[in-house]
Amino acid sequence: MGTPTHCLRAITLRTDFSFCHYLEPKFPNYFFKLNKKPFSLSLSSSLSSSTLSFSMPYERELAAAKKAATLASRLCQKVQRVLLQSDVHSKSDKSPVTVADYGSQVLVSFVLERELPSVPFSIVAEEDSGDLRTESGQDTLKRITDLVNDTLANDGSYNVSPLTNEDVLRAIDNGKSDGGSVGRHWVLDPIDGTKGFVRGDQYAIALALLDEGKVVLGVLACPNLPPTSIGSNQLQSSSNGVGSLFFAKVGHGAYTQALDGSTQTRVHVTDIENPEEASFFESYEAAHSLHALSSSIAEKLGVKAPPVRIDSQAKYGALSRGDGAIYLRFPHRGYREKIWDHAAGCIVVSEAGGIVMDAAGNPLDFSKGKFLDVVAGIIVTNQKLMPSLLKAVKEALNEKASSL
Ligand SMILES: Nc1ncnc2c1ncn2[C@@H]1O[C@H](COP(=O)(O)O)[C@@H](O)[C@H]1OP(=O)(O)O
Ligand SMILES: [Mg+2]
Ligand SMILES: [Mg+2]
Ligand SMILES: [Mg+2]
Repeated sequence: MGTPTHCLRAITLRTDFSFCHYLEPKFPNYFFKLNKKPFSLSLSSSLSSSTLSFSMPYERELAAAKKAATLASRLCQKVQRVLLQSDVHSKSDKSPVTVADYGSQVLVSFVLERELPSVPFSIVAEEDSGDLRTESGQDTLKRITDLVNDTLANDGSYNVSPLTNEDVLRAIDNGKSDGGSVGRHWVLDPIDGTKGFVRGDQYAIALALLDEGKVVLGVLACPNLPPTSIGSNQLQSSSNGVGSLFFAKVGHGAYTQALDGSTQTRVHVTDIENPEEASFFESYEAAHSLHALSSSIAEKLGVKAPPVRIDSQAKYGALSRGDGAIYLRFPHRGYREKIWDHAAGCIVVSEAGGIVMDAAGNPLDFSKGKFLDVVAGIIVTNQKLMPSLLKAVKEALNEKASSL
């Protein structure tokens, strides 16, 4: 509920109340600016009660997203524990995708729909149900359905009858939205870093919300990232299996807590100014990012420490709490970045005081559909290091171009 200032403002707003009532079925939430911070005004569904209630924007959405990502990580942790080579299922693009990818997408879609029933629902997600609708996909589909039902039963928060195969296919296909600059769209990578997942290393469940093309909240569940700093060069999977959850809401900072639900703490990117003291993250997979280009940039900057190679958006999470200072990602020619690979990580790092840009210094634009068109690559660091990082990137790219 609101503070006295909120209440005063509420009285002022009552003059417009009949107008709001008129609009209510179409627009259940209204957004205003109070002391320069946006807040939402929710109207009760009963027109006769004339009740106004206040909530900080995106609070319910953030709670739902945390719940969804946490439940999905339980499913992924279970699969990773018993992962056999036979769980890897070949998609037409030949990238490995597991029962856990689909299961995670189903759970996130299920939880968001249940937790936020009254709002229009749109998700831009990585997986689709095509392969699972074929004859040869039926075994996999049954395993996904069983896995999702097991996870829901163990959690016990939802008193629903077990999902059918059809429910599962429908939940996966909720993710078919195109996103864009109008309205709200969830953005989901059900397992980011599939290769790390299959190897038993780092991966993330990455969920963000776009509102009018801007990322307004993000949650990164990193089941194998220890809740304490990994420091440079000492990356190990979480030994106790707890993992880390990172989350951020626009204008409200970034936070972390252990995936088992311990107290949350605010995170900040490192305040290192001297590049010699900086360490940098990059993809574990050389096929995902040009390691030689990153090395050349690091050398120009004077970075002394060798790169810390981690799969997935766990890199954004680790950077947001100061485990490293720079993240460099330069995909091979022809690869187009997708919004689900960066939306959650981008808001977590930005709210922790960092900056995420493309190699030309442009902010990332998530409003153009599922693709993220960037110049050359993505660079992430703190405010102080960004100017020298951009300069080093520019020089390294010029050298690379002239050597071709
Ligand atoms: N050829 C590729 N180049 C760059 N990134 C890729 C490529 N293929 C898949 N990816 C995606 O890039 C991310 C991997 O980043 P990282 O190297 O940092 O782990 C993942 O989201 C992965 O998708 P997926 O979500 O299917 O794992
Ligand atoms: Mg991904
Ligand atoms: Mg993925
Ligand atoms: Mg994939």
